[in-house]
Amino acid sequence: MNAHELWQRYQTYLLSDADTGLILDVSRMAFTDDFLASLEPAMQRAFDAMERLEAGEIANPDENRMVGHYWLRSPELAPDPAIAAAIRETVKRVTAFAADVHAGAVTAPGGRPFRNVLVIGIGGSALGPQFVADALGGPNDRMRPFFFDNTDPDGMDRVLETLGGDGLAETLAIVISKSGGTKETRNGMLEAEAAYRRAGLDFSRHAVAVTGAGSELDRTAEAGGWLYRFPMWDWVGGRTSETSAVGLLPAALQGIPIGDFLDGARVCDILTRRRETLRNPAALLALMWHHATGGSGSRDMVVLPYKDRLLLFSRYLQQLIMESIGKELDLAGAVVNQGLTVYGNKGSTDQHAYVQQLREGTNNFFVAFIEVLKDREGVSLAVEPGFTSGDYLSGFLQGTRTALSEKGRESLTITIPAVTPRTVGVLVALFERAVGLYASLVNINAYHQPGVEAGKKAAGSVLALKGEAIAFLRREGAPLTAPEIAAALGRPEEAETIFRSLLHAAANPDHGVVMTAASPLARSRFSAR
Ligand SMILES: O=P(O)(O)OC[C@H]1O[C@](O)(CO)[C@@H](O)[C@@H]1O
Repeated sequence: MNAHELWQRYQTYLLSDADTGLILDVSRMAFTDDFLASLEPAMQRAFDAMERLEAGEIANPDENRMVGHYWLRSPELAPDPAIAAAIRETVKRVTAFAADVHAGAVTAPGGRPFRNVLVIGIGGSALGPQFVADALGGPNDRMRPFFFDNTDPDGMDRVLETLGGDGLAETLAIVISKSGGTKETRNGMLEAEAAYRRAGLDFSRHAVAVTGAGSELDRTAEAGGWLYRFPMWDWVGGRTSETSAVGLLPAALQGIPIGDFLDGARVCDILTRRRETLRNPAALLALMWHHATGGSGSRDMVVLPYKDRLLLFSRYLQQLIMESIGKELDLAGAVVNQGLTVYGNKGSTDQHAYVQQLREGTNNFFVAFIEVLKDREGVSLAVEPGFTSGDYLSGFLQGTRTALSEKGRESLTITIPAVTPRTVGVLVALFERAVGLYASLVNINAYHQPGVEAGKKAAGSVLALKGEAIAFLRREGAPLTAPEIAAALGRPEEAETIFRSLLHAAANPDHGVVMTAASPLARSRFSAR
């Protein structure tokens, strides 16, 4: 296509919406009108399914659950008045609690104000809060946010060192887990508890839980007399929980106006309920994913926000999309191995990294550019006559879009006016809806995650075997190889697991395991004190 044709195509498909401030450009995706027409019946069925989901149908059949994240910003749509009341009540409690903390009505023992908030969670119980904290935070935050989002001891030490013992005295810890039984989060909680103890502090007087009623975490918080408990409901998925207490509580404590955030999500929901496909940005996104990947995940989506504040958006989207779309079976039980791989960082930084491959290497992707029109508060420096740094950022986005297009590499561009609580809410809701519609197009359940369980179960067996091997070594005394230990435990097939586990144990002082290295390494001997 020549420049004139591209300009025509740009205008034909450009979707802009004044309420949300969203502009979506799909002109650089090489779909045809026939493609849109061919998927229109399926898209209409997806809208039907979405309406049933919002009306409270069991849209997550494997787990026999409703899927209610859209109610979180429009409680009046909830199918049950009790649910609507619980949502409203929770927003009120979150707002009141944050206000009390800010006003010093809720303090640490001794009346010390809470100045920091340590969020302990993983996956959907961390990625949204981290994204929002980074996108909307700054030096004027009411409280400084910190995260334990892993069971990495050094990662937690780094956060604790940054906080310091005295900082911990002014730190509110929020433990977030929908299930209340996630091991990484449990470990983070125990590590935090121990750190508070070392600093002479009582964790329970600093701790708040966000979790399902009656969960292990809920019981721990109740028994421990923690400061506060906020609910998570089984009809909200972890990765779609950003507009529940999971996302709202950390944001409110940080000083982010959660009303604006919720409002952004709400107006985007209104927009993405439109049944006219070309006027619905979530439907268009879902169609573009289908077009680019043949409806089978054959290409990756590279998310490139040209804005530092949106750096974590790609990480957040990675879970939202890949945990939702990456499924072995479709709704009819057929093996489909669906997926949509998501990665990305930020532009123009990535232009100096992997964009080289995007332009000239394997054409196995499409790009989702995220553009922010507002450069900064106030006027910018002219870095050269007539041009600012922001002009460059904008120019690099356009340049990369053109350079990719010239080489037949597809892209779409989502534009927002500025990074604000409202537009961040818009972005979250936009992709939540796109995921739901796309899942319908490819006939999968977007709301369960059976694959994750396999790794968790396997990790449990690995730890049990490690414990057995170390106990055996302590009884045995003599240094043994992994196959010898495996044979002695009656598990000859587990030599590799035992070797790898003892290699780790020997690298740390915790278990008294000593390794006498051999060559080849796998013949090394282990003993334990
Ligand atoms: O909030 P929870 O129950 O601790 O779960 C954390 C995360 O773990 C997962 O279940 C995956 O293991 C995600 O879906 C979820 O967001």
